[in-house]
Amino acid sequence: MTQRPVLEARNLRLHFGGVAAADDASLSVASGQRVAIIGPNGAGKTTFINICTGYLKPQSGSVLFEGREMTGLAPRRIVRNGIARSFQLPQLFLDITVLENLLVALAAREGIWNSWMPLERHGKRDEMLDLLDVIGLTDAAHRLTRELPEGMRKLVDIAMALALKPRLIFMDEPTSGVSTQEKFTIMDVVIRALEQNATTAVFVEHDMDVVSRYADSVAVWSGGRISLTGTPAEVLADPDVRRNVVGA
Ligand SMILES: Nc1ncnc2c1ncn2[C@@H]1O[C@H](COP(=O)(O)OP(=O)(O)OP(=O)(O)O)[C@@H](O)[C@H]1O
Repeated sequence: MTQRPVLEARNLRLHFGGVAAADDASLSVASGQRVAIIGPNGAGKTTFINICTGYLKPQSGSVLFEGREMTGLAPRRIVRNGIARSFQLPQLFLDITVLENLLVALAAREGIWNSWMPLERHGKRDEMLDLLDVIGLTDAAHRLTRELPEGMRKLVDIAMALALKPRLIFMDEPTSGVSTQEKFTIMDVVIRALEQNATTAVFVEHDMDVVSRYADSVAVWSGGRISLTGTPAEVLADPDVRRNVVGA
């Protein structure tokens, strides 16, 4: 029996004036897969994530998660359904600690909007400290987020998404803005966390070494839609991809 995909994005369309940010974009993702989205600047990669996570509404098309319709739902409702995301530019509260950022994320998951303090008192703190341990940020737990270097902020942003216990996570350029060595460090701990919870992942990535090392499959974006899919080896051997994406 064929397993139903976790994510089915079908024929998504979103034009901004004459710009086709999504133009009949479709993608299916199987459970447990790690799918990399690659493509030149402006191809529509972030738009795709924004549509799937409720930050943008498509003009047509649909997003199904585990067979349920997500199209047009508000971001917080999509989170409650089991989809989380991280951002190209980390969306963190800089003047509180790393642990407190995670508690804020958790407050969102639990629907406690007025304060994260009750979570401190209800054992959630230990849950978040465990998560920080998995992603190697134990020593940073009580540091002010503002003081952290960019690579660690990226990890905190991803940890905030993981705190929501998603079954599917979208990560928009999880390794941008950091050194090559740091990229591997970030991805090693992220993949470990994903594997612990059997979380399916879709991530936008510009570094082809990261794609080759961590993706099960690759979707190439071009002009608001997918132009090619395959394994990293297949896709990165394609002459168009070598010319327009790798060499761009
Ligand atoms: N809210 C918006 N209003 C107008 N145009 C937009 C909006 N969001 C995206 N676009 C345009 O849609 C196109 C796709 O943008 P998008 O950010 O999805 O591309 P991308 O592949 O993620 O690019 P990059 O790799 O540079 O992040 C671009 O031409 C962009 O300028």
